[in-house]
Amino acid sequence: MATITRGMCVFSYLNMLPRRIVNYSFQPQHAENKNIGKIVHVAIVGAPNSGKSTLINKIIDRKICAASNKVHTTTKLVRAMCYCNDTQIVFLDTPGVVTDREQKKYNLPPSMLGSCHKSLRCADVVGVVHDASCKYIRESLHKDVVEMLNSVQDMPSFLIINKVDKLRSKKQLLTLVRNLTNGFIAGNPIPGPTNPNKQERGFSHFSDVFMVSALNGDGVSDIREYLVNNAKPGKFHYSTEEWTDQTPKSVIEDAVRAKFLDFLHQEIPYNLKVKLDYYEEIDNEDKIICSVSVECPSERLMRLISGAGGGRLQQIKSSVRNDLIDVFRKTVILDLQLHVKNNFLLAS
Ligand SMILES: Nc1nc2c(ncn2[C@@H]2O[C@H](COP(=O)(O)OP(=O)(O)OP(=O)(O)O)[C@@H](O)[C@H]2O)c(=O)[nH]1
Repeated sequence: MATITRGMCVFSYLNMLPRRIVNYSFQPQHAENKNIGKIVHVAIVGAPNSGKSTLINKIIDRKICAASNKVHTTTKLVRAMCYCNDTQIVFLDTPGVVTDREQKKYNLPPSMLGSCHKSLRCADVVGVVHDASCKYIRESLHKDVVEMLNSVQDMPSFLIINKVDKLRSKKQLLTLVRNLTNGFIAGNPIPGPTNPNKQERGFSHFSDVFMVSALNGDGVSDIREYLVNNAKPGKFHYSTEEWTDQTPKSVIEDAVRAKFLDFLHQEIPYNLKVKLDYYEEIDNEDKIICSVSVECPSERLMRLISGAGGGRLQQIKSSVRNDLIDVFRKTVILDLQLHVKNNFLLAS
């Protein structure tokens, strides 16, 4: 196995190393290793950018689910697990609800459309994340989310009002809760004045409501506790060493894609193709070496993305590396290259 030294040219070490992916650290263990305790599967659904992935990452204390400041960072169903004493919580992170028009506009995979419904079929309970920070959308639940909840009315559901750190006045939260629950929680009317003429804007069958900031962690432990209390006795579906059902390839590619979404404007990052070219775990050194290439639609865009003197690409690379260290809890050596299809190469 070739090692990489700091000054080594990126092209030479890529040529030296075998182009394959080895030693998946997240692969399922044998069934006999699985513990018996309590287990709960939780589908996390909501509008795009409401903070679903950020919330899951905060609860499990690992950046397994890719998150960014742009909509549609999550493009497929991803499982992320955590363990609280004898309980395994399996989160199903879903893409934000997406219309046919958005799918075309952002060049999104068609599989996204069915992911939320698929997650509901695998879940014991559903958590709806709602963004309280945007005044244009905060007063009602997304209509597709309500439709989805109505299709699984027998499944316990809870509401998570997120981004409360962005609210100037917390007084509006009670009105918000009333609107989003149609004035009912766990079958009980919320005390206080009601407006009988008010149009229904939410879902009447939530069993609980949480007000949180997924970003800074406020209120997040209450959700974890609620889920532990709702878990049922059963065999763990994953071993306690597993944090996700994704392969390292998928985790790394999604982390890179999310970072390009964070750093680049408008629709530019949605048109990039991210590919893991090389991955290797060196167990005795607790180290991961990986190389990722990003295909740009044109040379002009490639230079724009790279930034003056490659500065932006360096920033992206360093930020991805920090996220991957958080995911794998190992030293990460990352190479990140931009290229135009069958053409030019820019290395960070
Ligand atoms: N201020 C604040 N920002 C938050 C909070 N939670 C999430 N965010 C930010 O909201 C943005 C979207 O977060 P994501 O976790 O990617 O949202 P998502 O719902 O998974 O997004 P999609 O992939 O589009 O479905 C990111 O920039 C987060 O940092 C919060 O509690 N407070």
